[in-house]
Amino acid sequence: MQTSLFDTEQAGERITLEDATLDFYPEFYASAAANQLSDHLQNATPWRQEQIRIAGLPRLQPRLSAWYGDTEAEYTYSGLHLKPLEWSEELRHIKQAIEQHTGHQFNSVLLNYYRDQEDSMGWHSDDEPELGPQPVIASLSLGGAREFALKHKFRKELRYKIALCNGSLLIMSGDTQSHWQHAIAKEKSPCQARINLTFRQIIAKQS
Ligand SMILES: O=C(O)CCC(=O)C(=O)O
Ligand SMILES: [Fe+2]
Repeated sequence: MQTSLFDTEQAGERITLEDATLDFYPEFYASAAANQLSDHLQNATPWRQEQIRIAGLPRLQPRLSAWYGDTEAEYTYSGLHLKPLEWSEELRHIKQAIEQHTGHQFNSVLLNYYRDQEDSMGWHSDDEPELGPQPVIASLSLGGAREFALKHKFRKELRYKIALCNGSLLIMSGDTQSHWQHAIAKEKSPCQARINLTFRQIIAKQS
């Protein structure tokens, strides 16, 4: 079989947490491929710093983002209504590789660009109604590693942290979104820029 820079590595581990299903593939893309994808996405993406509302007040998100997907994959969160950009060839390739690997289909992806240690994402669950009751979310990380923190919504003692390194893939499924929240905190010391891609399946609204 022909091997290429973008061949994916299937070795991974199931992370056992109560009320969550997490599968982690630390080297889904080898570092050379991950670096290439990261450079490409950093330059080719029409990054935006979105304004959202928190407790009714307007705030700029502490990171840049972009939303891609099939035309029907519209997404609403934190008062933002996102219409998808058209898939680029590279994003389509990544999507296909993840679909083949997981056996799940995705019709959209949220890209987040953490420029430095000051960029972050607050506690949340990806539990919007358009994702359905037990969404499968595939999270690919490129560039500098950042810590991904999880906390149980109802049992304060249950917490978990995992470093999402360059080229790694984390699949969240089952009850993860209904029972846990996750976040990327600011870091105290400088860290490399990071791009995260969360592939999702939006269920189109019935009209
Ligand atoms: O950057 C990450 O690893 C987390 C992204 C995330 O939680 C999201 O896009 O909903
Ligand atoms: Fe999330």
